[in-house]
Amino acid sequence: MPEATGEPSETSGATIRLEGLTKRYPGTPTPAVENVSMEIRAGETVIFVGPSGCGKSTTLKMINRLIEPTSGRIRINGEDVTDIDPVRLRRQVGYAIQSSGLFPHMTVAQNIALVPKMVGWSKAQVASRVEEMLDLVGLEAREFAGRYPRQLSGGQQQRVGVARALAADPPVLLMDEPFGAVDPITRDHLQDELIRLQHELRKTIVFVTHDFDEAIKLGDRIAVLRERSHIAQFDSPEAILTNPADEFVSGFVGAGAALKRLNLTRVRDVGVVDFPTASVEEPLQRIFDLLGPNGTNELLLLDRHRRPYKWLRRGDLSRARESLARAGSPVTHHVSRDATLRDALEAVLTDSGGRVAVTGRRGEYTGVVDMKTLMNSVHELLEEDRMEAVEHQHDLAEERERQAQAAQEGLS
Ligand SMILES: Nc1ncnc2c1ncn2[C@@H]1O[C@H](COP(=O)(O)OP(=O)(O)OP(=O)(O)O)[C@@H](O)[C@H]1O
Repeated sequence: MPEATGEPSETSGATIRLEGLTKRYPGTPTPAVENVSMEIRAGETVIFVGPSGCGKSTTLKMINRLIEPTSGRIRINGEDVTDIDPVRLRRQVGYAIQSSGLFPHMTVAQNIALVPKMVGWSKAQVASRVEEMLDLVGLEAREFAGRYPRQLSGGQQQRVGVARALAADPPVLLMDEPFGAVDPITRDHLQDELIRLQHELRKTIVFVTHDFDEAIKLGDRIAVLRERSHIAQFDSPEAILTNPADEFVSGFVGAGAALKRLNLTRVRDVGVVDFPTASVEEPLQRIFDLLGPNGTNELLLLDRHRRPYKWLRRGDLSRARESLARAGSPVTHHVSRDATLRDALEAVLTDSGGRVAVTGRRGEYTGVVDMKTLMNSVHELLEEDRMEAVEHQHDLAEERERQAQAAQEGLS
């Protein structure tokens, strides 16, 4: 998951090692997954991407043994879990899937309480955990705890699915296309939420998707898989975008790598600048003064909760007279500090003033991002990537040369 500024919490995740994992389904001529080995570090988010049918889900489900491997081993924090009781294993490994997988005849609270109850938490512990989890995924407990899944929107169901997967505080979270079934806007929102959550929780997350943009947005590292889960490249999103290992990977990256790069940087990582503001609660006269000849040309009017409300220009005041009701232009777009630069660029391009307000967790104003800042950041990013790619190539060439020389010395 992309690094955030501020203090990231310590990892509560576990390392996962897959050693020569193979799955051969009965009655099929070729294995669905063949000899996959990889190490996933504690606290990192690894995304499996690849074409349909390449074995992503099968590989994921072998980690919690929903599917039993035909051969190979799985180690979690060094412990070989290939032969332990699968039920015990699944308590250590949260699992969230597409269309949430909630039990329809259970309420939201009962769904979330399932694993904590199973592992023997007390009633009081379970109840407070359910509230905590709902709060974590941004749902009001009083409103949602007693509802049934059918009484929730797709996005809300997905959130409950994530809350349920995290309820017993497992070090590992497996997610199989968890946002595949929701509309693009909700999906975007859920992705942002997951990034925020992961910044707090630092679990080890393995996430399957066939959407490369989603992989770039969420992954610390991406494993691009080809048929039978053979690893085509396993690297950071930046490295895959700027230095795809082969034609298969570049085909997967697709067109517009520079634009995709924008998905890798968040608003909080670029310069969010201050903008003159005033509150609707301030006396009208003070706002007039602020926009007066000795003041600023434009300010952002905030509502009672300090949320962006209107852009007010000096010229707008002639229409204001006794009230600001008809003056200025309402803020139609804002982005959170966790939004990607791509989202910010989209918002800035749609705004006639060429800037967008940035908001905190409760929608409160924290600053603005403008076109100039964005453009500078993008140029810098691409330049850095290019330099890194050149250095990487250089290192590879040197290594090859060293190897060739060593081979020759061995011969002579
Ligand atoms: N229960 C099963 N029995 C037989 N073959 C299966 C079974 N489940 C999956 N397969 C086959 O194994 C291969 C890998 O399937 P898997 O679901 O892991 O792929 P995937 O990469 O997750 O695909 P998608 O992106 O379409 O979900 C496919 O060829 C699939 O047809």
